[in-house]
Amino acid sequence: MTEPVIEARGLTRRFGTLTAVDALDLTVEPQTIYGFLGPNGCGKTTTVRMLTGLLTPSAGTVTVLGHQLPRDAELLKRRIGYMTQKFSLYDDLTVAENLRFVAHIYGLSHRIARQRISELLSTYALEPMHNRRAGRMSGGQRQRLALAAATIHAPTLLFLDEPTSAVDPENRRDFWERLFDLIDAGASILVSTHYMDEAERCHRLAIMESGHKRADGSPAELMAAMGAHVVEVEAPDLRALKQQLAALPEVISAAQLGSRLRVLVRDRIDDPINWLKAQSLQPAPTGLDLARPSLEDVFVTSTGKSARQGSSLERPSRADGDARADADANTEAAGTPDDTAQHQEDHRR
Ligand SMILES: Nc1ncnc2c1ncn2[C@@H]1O[C@H](COP(=O)(O)OP(=O)(O)OP(=O)(O)O)[C@@H](O)[C@H]1O
Repeated sequence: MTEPVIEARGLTRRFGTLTAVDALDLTVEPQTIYGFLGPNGCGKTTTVRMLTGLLTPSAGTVTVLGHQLPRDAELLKRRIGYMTQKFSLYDDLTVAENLRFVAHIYGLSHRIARQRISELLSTYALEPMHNRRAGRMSGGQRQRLALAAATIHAPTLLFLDEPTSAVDPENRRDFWERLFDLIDAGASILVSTHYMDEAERCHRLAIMESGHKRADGSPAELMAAMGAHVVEVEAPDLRALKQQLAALPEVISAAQLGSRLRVLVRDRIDDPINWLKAQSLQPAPTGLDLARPSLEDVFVTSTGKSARQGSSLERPSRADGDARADADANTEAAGTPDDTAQHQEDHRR
């Protein structure tokens, strides 16, 4: 069996009294994209910095590409690529100059550097602008240049920290196509994000909250093991209905989506439609339909109050619900953590 490219056990980082990452277990298999999903401050960057050897853990063990960290951090550096949250190239240098500079840092010979730069300019559609200063490029172009730079030394493992926070959905989609090209070519990728649509594209993902891993699995597994039914409710006065629903202990969240409420009902209720009908809601719903879970629903059920009441999502999940989740491959309408924060806020009200 092939060894995991990343294996972390009990990975912990404290900053004074704050535990930014708490006893994290993580396994990333080769040629997969592993997502790290969570809101600002949940510990994504701290984890990535420990996994790249840039930050020493307070506790725990980490092996990356067979190198034990932090001991072998220097050896690891040339085998990984790291694209940080901020655009880390030089605005005053041209596209080609930036790539030459990075090639030099990685110690590539002139011949290899020339060859790689020419390949990367073509792969990332940067040829027509190779003489343009990076500071004058669009968000999507800069992102492509940053990816080209992070892969100039053909790393086996790539770390991407919120790589598309500054690009529009079309460029984000294009960027992800390129990530799958890298996977096809043999690379493995760990990507941190707070976008649900990005997380849904990952082979496997962890949902993080306040330094803790709340869930781990493929998007389909997580959706199948969610522990809640999703019911879409139509009614004349959704705001009034929402408050009544949120007060029921069996309701995890009720969030308005246009002219419907998306209601998460704990799966200890066998028949959520009839159960909702029996709640004497005012006004009475005019429509009640079961819906497929989305990753955002998983996020809501595995974080916040719901998680503290016990989530099953950290355990390997059943395969029997895969069909239910697999059928929902459309990620374009997925929300952001701002939306999920709204979900949770909705629930508290
Ligand atoms: N060097 C540091 N010194 C003190 N506290 C830190 C340091 N680095 C991170 N933290 C704290 O650790 C917590 C986790 O931060 P981290 O940057 O890992 O989160 P994140 O999930 O990457 O957030 P974001 O999406 O905003 O980048 C935060 O509370 C942050 O303030």
